[in-house]
Order: sequence, then structure tokens, then C-alpha cells
Amino acid sequence: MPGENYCFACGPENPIGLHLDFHFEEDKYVAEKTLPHEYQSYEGVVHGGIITTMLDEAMGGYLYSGGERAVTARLDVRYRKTTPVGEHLVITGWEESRRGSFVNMKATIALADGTVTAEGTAKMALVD
Ligand SMILES: CCCCCCCCCCCCCCCC(=O)SCCNC(=O)CCNC(=O)[C@H](O)C(C)(C)COP(=O)(O)OP(=O)(O)OC[C@H]1O[C@@H](n2cnc3c(N)ncnc32)[C@H](O)[C@@H]1OP(=O)(O)O
Repeated sequence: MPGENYCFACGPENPIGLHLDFHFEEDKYVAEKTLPHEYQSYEGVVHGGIITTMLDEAMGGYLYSGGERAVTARLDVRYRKTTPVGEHLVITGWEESRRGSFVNMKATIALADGTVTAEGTAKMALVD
């Protein structure tokens, strides 16, 4: 059975995964990615489900990389502008607050000039 290295969003061993490669920049969890046309919906536009996947990963992966295991309990996405395929994207996740076993997270996807195309807000449930 494949392990976490098969994570669709970030697992390096998943042959059809997104291979997002995150790192911490101070208290932000950041990855850069240019998506090819295989991930589009309308011409030139990244599929909304892929956008949601990247935001989810930025938030869940933030906790995982900090030594906590969490599942997404609730996720809200605001698609502010279309996100283009073939352009450099910056995906960023961070923690806003926590209460008990739930952590409130935020994430954005931005173009190279800083324009935010999508924002995610999630409630992540800490699990053992
Ligand atoms: C280079 C190396 C690579 C390494 C590679 C690493 C890979 C690692 C990557 C990690 C990054 C993964 C990022 C993606 C993460 C996912 O995609 S996880 C998959 C998607 N999520 C799931 O499958 C979660 C499924 N849901 C559950 O497991 C359970 O419902 C939960 C969320 C744990 C909660 O269960 P529970 O603790 O038993 O709570 P429950 O009894 O249902 O509710 C108790 C109370 O908690 C609160 N509550 C429960 N659920 C909710 C909710 N959704 N919203 C608000 N309040 C809630 C409520 O107050 C509730 O009371 P009621 O309103 O029901 O009266």
C-alpha cells in the first residue's frame, strides 16, 4: 500500500500527482508551481478543483510539516480571478487561530506580480 509519499498534491512518488514542493518562509508555508494545460478547465484556465486541491494542501501540509496530523473538516474557496495555466503561481498557507482540536487555516494562490486569484479558508481537525 503506497504511503504518504503518494499524496496526490505533494507526494514525490505519485506519478500523476501535482508534486507541489512546499517549504516554510518564516510562518508561511509556500510552494511555487506552473501548471500545464492538462490541468485546465476552460481554455487557459486552471480547473477549480485543482485550485481547491492546492489550497487544501497548503493548509493541511502546513500542520503536517510542523509535526501535526490533521484532516480537512471544512473548506471554503473564493475564486477571485481565473488562475492561468502556464504561468508561475505562488501557493501560500498559514495558521490563523486554533481552538481545541480544530485549527483555522488560510491559503492563497497568487500570480508572480502578487495578484491573488484564489483564497481558501479551512477548519482542520487534528487527529492522532
Ligand atoms: C516530501 C514528503 C511528502 C510527505 C507527504 C505528506 C502527506 C501529508 C499531507 C498532509 C496534507 C493533507 C491535506 C489534505 C487533507 C485532507 O484532504 S484529509 C481528507 C478530507 N477530510 C476528511 O476525510 C475528514 C473526514 N471527517 C472526519 O474525519 C471527522 O468528521 C472529523 C473532521 C475528524 C471530526 O470528527 P469527530 O472528531 O468525531 O467529531 P464529530 O463527533 O463528528 O463532531 C464533534 C463536534 O466537532 C465539531 N465539528 C466536527 N466536524 C466539523 C466540521 N466539519 N466543521 C466544524 N465543526 C465540526 C462540531 O462542533 C461537532 O459537534 P456537532 O456539530 O456534530 O454537534
